[in-house]
Amino acid sequence: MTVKDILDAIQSKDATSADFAALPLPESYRAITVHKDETEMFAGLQTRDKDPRKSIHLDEVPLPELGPGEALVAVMASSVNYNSVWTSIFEPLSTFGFLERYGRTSELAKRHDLPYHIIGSDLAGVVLRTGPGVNAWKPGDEVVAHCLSVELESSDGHNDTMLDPEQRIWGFETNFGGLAEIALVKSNQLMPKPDHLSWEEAAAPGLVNSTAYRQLVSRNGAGMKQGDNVLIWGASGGLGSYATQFALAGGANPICVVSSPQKAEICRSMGAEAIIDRNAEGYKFWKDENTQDPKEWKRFGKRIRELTGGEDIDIVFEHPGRETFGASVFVTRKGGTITTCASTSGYMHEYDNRYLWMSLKRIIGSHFANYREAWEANRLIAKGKIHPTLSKTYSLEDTGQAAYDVHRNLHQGKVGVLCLAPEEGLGVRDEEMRAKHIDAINRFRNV
Ligand SMILES: C/C=C/C(=O)SCCNC(=O)CCNC(=O)[C@H](O)C(C)(C)COP(=O)(O)OP(=O)(O)OC[C@H]1O[C@@H](n2cnc3c(N)ncnc32)[C@H](O)[C@@H]1OP(=O)(O)O
Ligand SMILES: NC(=O)C1=CN([C@@H]2O[C@H](COP(=O)(O)OP(=O)(O)OC[C@H]3O[C@@H](n4cnc5c(N)ncnc54)[C@H](OP(=O)(O)O)[C@@H]3O)[C@@H](O)[C@H]2O)C=CC1
Repeated sequence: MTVKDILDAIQSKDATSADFAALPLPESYRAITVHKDETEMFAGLQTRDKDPRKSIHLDEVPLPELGPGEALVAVMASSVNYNSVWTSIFEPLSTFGFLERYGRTSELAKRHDLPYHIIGSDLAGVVLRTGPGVNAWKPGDEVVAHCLSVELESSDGHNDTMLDPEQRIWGFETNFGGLAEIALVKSNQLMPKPDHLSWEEAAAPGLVNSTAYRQLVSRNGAGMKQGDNVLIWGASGGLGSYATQFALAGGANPICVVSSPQKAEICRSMGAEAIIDRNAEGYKFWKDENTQDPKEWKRFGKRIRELTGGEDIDIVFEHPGRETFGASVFVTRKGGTITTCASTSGYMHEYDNRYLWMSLKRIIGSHFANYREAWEANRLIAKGKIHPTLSKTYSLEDTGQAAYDVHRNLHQGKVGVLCLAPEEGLGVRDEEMRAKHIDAINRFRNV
């Protein structure tokens, strides 16, 4: 039995759930990995010079054992997220530490602590097998997976699955991720695949769409409302391309920051009007490595006021971190919110706290999304209210190049990876709905 037989079953229109359940599973499959014995390979290099093409491998790996509450999924397509870039450059720390720590928690979790890490936190595919106790999904179901892995065993409880003490990001803090021909997930990560999208389009939004939804829309994040001025850094990037859509769809006013005329054009094509090209306008928030320049914060704020008719920012959608955080705090209006989920340019932030406390601003930390938020974000995709921002698709063999492009900021929106899918465009079930949204679905492809 090989993965080719699985693909034949997926592509056969007549295959039933019973047919999928009867398919013998292969003993091994191809997966994108990083290797534990290479974690020092970039020692001494600057972050920018660490090249994911050197650390990312395509290996034949054994099929993991299927445990209670879990599912094995044939992955048709996945996507590259920035967390896979972090894993591949072993920053801010090696993810093998996460696997080792997880492995200590239970007999079942020990499987994850291996000398290789199968990465990837998105997938669209077909359920192959479910473990004991799984009733909601069956072999043959077409699914996407969100990347929240929780144990829900903590007796003191919580009302937000992101607060679980054993909360992990699948494919980053656990093994057997989505950049592979087969993935192992907890079955409660699964959600229905949107019918009007191809495999690679369906796989692309997952992680970033859910994260942007919590960070910007959910009451656990900024709780955006109609009319809010929302400053969106990297507005055509992975997170930003969804934040921009949420702002527009929710009646807010996105102020999109980008770094090229091409990216500005993408934001315009999504419907944004207020756009700042940070390169063209030459903002330099740091005079040197240790000194910020408040004059530059003011110049940036003045430009925002020009674009908003004199108003300041209600919500900053932050993720670049050290380089921009001082400016983000400054330009926020009295009582406004800075919501942050990352620190791409450095995690030791510096800002002038007088502008925070005197103007009663709030900083909110946000991370991925709870089950409900991930579901709501996927539902908006399925209803055609929010669209994938896929710009380019790579083969599994070229995942290293895809991660390199994301690391070097050479990409737009999201980049996809074909895993089992032999070509792009497959898996669409609702052509009529697709036709209605085709321009929006293709928006990022045409740049
Ligand atoms: C969905 C996609 C998401 C993304 O893309 S996010 C971007 C990528 N992700 C990242 O960059 C984050 C990667 N993760 C990390 O960098 C680390 O993961 C953290 C910094 C978040 C945590 O660090 P750690 O070393 O894992 O654990 P500690 O919590 O710092 O624990 C160290 C020791 O400190 C103790 N400690 C923790 N809190 C307290 C406290 N409040 N008072 C006293 N001690 C504390 C602990 O117990 C422990 O101790 P003991 O070393 O002895 O075991
Ligand atoms: N906590 C969580 O749950 C999540 C965290 N993340 C993290 O968020 C970060 C961004 O992820 P994602 O959006 O997918 O990545 P992308 O690279 O797709 O997009 C980020 C965009 O941010 C802009 N940017 C990058 N560096 C800077 C800088 N120094 N100053 C200003 N703008 C900058 C760039 O846009 P431009 O050049 O046009 O300005 C870039 O395209 C990563 O660190 C990632 O790990 C991502 C998802 C979930």
